[in-house]
Amino acid sequence: MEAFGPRKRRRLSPAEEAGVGRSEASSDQENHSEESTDIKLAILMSLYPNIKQDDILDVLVSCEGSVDAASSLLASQDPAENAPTSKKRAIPSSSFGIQTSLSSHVLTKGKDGSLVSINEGMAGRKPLSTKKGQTLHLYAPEDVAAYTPCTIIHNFLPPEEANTLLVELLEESQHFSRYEFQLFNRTVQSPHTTSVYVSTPEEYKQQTSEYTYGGTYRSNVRQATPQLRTISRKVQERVNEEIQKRIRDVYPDGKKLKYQSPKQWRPNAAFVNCYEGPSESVGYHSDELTYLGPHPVIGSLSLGVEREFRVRRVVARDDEADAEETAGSCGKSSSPSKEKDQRAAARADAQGQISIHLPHNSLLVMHAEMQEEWKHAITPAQTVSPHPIAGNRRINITYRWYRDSLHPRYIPQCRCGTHAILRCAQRKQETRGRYMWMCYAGFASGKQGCSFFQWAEFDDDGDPLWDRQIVEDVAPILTNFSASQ
Ligand SMILES: O=C(O)CCC(=O)C(=O)O
Ligand SMILES: [Fe+2]
Repeated sequence: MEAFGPRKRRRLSPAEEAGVGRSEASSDQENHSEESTDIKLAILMSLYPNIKQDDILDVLVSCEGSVDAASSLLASQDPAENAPTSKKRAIPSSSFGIQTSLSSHVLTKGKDGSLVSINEGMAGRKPLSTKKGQTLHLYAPEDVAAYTPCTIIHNFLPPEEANTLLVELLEESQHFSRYEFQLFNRTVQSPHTTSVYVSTPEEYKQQTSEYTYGGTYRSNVRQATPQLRTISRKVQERVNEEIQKRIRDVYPDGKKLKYQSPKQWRPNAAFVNCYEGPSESVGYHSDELTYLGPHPVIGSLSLGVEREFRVRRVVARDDEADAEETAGSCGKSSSPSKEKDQRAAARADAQGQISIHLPHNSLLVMHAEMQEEWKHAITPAQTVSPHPIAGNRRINITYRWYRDSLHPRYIPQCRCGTHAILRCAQRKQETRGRYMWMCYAGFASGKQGCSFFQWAEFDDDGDPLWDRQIVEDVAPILTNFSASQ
């Protein structure tokens, strides 16, 4: 595999002119640079065949996904690069340690009233001590709830029901495909297979011609199977219970978050993913908000082989205090770009990452604070323990609630012919937490972007405040899975 060269300088986009910055806008969503962790990993593995995959991944994460920075660090570790004069230099264990589960504490309020790091502690609780470059492995549901924006329910379905669903979806997975996305001017394929499920044939049509994913229309859409729908009722009930628990026990003043919907969560679309073998994965990303709206909740059911779900907080770019403190964890040169890389590495590294183990028949609820403030990934594993039904495959279903008010026909059109997509600014202090509509076509395979940009406005319940009047009854809406049974 070829190595990638440095990216070319390009003209400022309207987003950058608005003070958001393209890297902010583009690095935080699925299908683009974050989801290319696997590609980057593959590149680095081809460059450093003597270094273990896990170690390369850790370096890449500690370098915040920068192939250049990771490569310079790895070069200094590679026995081949240093031979014959130097001995193999192992990657320092202090940088890539493993921590085990700790006792709990919960989310708290920041100075401005917003949610801040759940690991900044509540009275009487110990702060979470994930360290730079380290992975904290969590197994116990109370630890997952305390340290991450998720809750996990083990043995969610009666065993027979979970197995029936697994068998049905393994059969379905023959029809799954890899989606394509654009990375550094080349088209790459997702490192796992997938399909979208909706309730009715009409919705199938809409999904392939109106809804987009990663800036392009989905070709792989299927109608929900009977078992997928039956189970969605249980997922719906449990997710709604967990949302209420989270609001009551964790959120400031026991109130829902600003922009979170106060309505019942009613899933009407599901993404089903299949990961075959240990190396299939999905890179660090936040889920696209376009149809889910701000602060969405996602119910994620895992079946078959157990895999690790990793999460890490998005650290503001201008959190320089943190960065300065920990700079030097990656790269050595003092050239301006290396310094930038060092700071980026320090930021990504500042709090380490958390690994949640997802066994067969576990339901993970990604709560409302997840997509805007955290990123998640299924990282490649060295080995998997075979599952009696699934062999080396893992099936994952993410149940999603596409909001009626965010039907494609309402969404601002960009000049490329499709509609814009919704993103949340994550990194710059001045714009952090603001939503924006922007063109995604530039990141979709074979398309050039038009650089459309517009700030997105929502009411406190996360319904969009459109400039123009919406005629409610002309838009067909997706049917809730339970309602369609
Ligand atoms: O497989 C998983 O558990 C996560 C999948 C995911 O993040 C996604 O489909 O967006
Ligand atoms: Fe995701």
